[in-house]
Amino acid sequence: MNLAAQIDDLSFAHPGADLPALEKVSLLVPAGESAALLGPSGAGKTTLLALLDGRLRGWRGRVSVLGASLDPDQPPLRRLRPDTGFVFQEFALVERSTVLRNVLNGRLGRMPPLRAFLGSPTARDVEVAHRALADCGIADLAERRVDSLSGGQRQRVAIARCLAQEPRLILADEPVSNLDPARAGEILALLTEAARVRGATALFSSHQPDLARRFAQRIIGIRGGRITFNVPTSELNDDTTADLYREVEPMSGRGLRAVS
Ligand SMILES: Nc1ncnc2c1ncn2[C@@H]1O[C@H](COP(=O)(O)OP(=O)(O)OP(=O)(O)O)[C@@H](O)[C@H]1O
Repeated sequence: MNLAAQIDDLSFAHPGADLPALEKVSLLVPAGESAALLGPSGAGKTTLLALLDGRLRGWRGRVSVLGASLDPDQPPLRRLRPDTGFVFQEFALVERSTVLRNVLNGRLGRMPPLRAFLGSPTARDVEVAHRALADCGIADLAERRVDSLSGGQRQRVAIARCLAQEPRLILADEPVSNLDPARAGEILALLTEAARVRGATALFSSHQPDLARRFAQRIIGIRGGRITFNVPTSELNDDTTADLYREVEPMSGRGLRAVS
């Protein structure tokens, strides 16, 4: 099987935290699929996505992304970084800049360092950025400033910036958390279809199991820092999903106890 990510016996605690955010995680993410990461608040979704994005140090275990091993003590090599794109929950856009400029920022990792420093895109960079805008349905917003946009429009800009990077793996942290159900469906359709057309893998976290099931081919459950299931969407049953969100109450010592 061609894999976008392979994780073996991964554990990680945030600096200063008492408990690990991820514990003995082993996970295979097939390439070319859209997969949703479901789990209650604090389960470890953001931490897992940040780790796959190469932003965390000091973990234990083995992690490989798009065939290259990550080093727990070093950021990924510059030449490999653009292959993984990230859509942040809070968008992380430059508010006072235009939509097109923001989307062109997605090209920076693909430019030679001097060109990136000067912020001087090639004709191809501009062409790729315009295609990403068109694919996200916001070609008409190219010259608008980001601080004049709605939440749904910003989310499209954030996805367009990620697509302009031409990533082979798209990681998205709760990409529809700020949107009403109709808009949320549109954005997930957009994200998963853009990944499919490009032959890329998408892994997105979500608090909305029904939407995730509509748009992801694979559902991964995480709870208390541990993977509880990783199945094709067609094999996921309602009890498994309900179990993931069973209430938990703190035990006197370490860990959490499920409440039936
Ligand atoms: N910077 C940090 N420092 C210390 N602990 C952290 C930090 N970030 C997250 N944690 C802890 O790590 C655990 C996992 O958090 P994480 O944000 O990955 O969960 P999540 O599943 O994304 O939650 P949510 O759905 O609420 O966004 C939680 O116990 C959280 O409190």
